[in-house]
Amino acid sequence: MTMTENLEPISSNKSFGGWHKRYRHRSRALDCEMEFAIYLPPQAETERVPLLWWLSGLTCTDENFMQKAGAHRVAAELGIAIVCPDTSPRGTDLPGEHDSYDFGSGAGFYVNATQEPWKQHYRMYDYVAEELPSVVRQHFPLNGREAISGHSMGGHGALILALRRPGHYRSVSAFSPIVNPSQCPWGRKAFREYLGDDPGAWTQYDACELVAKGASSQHLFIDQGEADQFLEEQLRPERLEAVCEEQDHPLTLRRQPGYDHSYFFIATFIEDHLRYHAEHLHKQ
Ligand SMILES: N[C@@H](CCC(=O)N[C@@H](CSC=O)C(=O)NCC(=O)O)C(=O)O
Repeated sequence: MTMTENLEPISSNKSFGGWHKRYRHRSRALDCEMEFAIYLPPQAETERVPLLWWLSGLTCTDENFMQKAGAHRVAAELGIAIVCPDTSPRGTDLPGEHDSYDFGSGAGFYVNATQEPWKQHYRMYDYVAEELPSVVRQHFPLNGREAISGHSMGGHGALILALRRPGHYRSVSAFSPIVNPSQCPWGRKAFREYLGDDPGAWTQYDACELVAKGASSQHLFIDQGEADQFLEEQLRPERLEAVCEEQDHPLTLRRQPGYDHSYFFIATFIEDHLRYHAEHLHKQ
């Protein structure tokens, strides 16, 4: 039996003929109250529309992308809904949870934690793969076709979800993703705390490792700014490029001169990503 989930409306704003709406709900996967945002294009008034998942990066909520990326105009033209989940459980106040920008609140890393005290709440993989999709399917006019994208930690989330769920998303793209979290400071810090000391448990959440294992043949479309302040220490797209070449895995990696890690970069190229996803989402 499927239970209908209750959604508490937070806000609603008309945007480019469609609607940007925010909701609160009780998450069973995360055992806390969560907020999320959806953009419904004008076409959703009369028909079921396809859905793009957007996963945000460290320190973000559901609001950063919706307010800064400038995605609504093109999503309205293309008839695509966009859902932005939050980036971690909220309101839990676990010890140390709010002490740093790259771990705990705002930094769920899209994994299911196995370690205390995180494992009761930090199950963002299940939340984004299963629970929130079931909630939005119940409440909004969606046609079942889905794509996924994200930025930085959210780019990592988009890549691992697509690689682990072959055939589920019609397309995947990412901006400045953390492609090899097991081997960079952000990822190692988070994975050690959430998943324990054994790096063997980390590989299921690492895009480079998943491609190396031949997890899926999904084409990966990535934009990376060459002036990104996190490029050398955290992001290292050349590692994904190398493993994709070894495995003959389809990858389009665009290096964009002069662009940094910010939402100015995302806003510049989001139209390309939306049109790429629309091609796959509208294909018969
Ligand atoms: N120290 C900075 C780092 C935070 C930051 O740059 N966050 C990015 C994502 S980084 C990888 O996941 C971001 O999207 N920030 C939100 C925004 O609206 O720009 C800090 O604490 O600011």
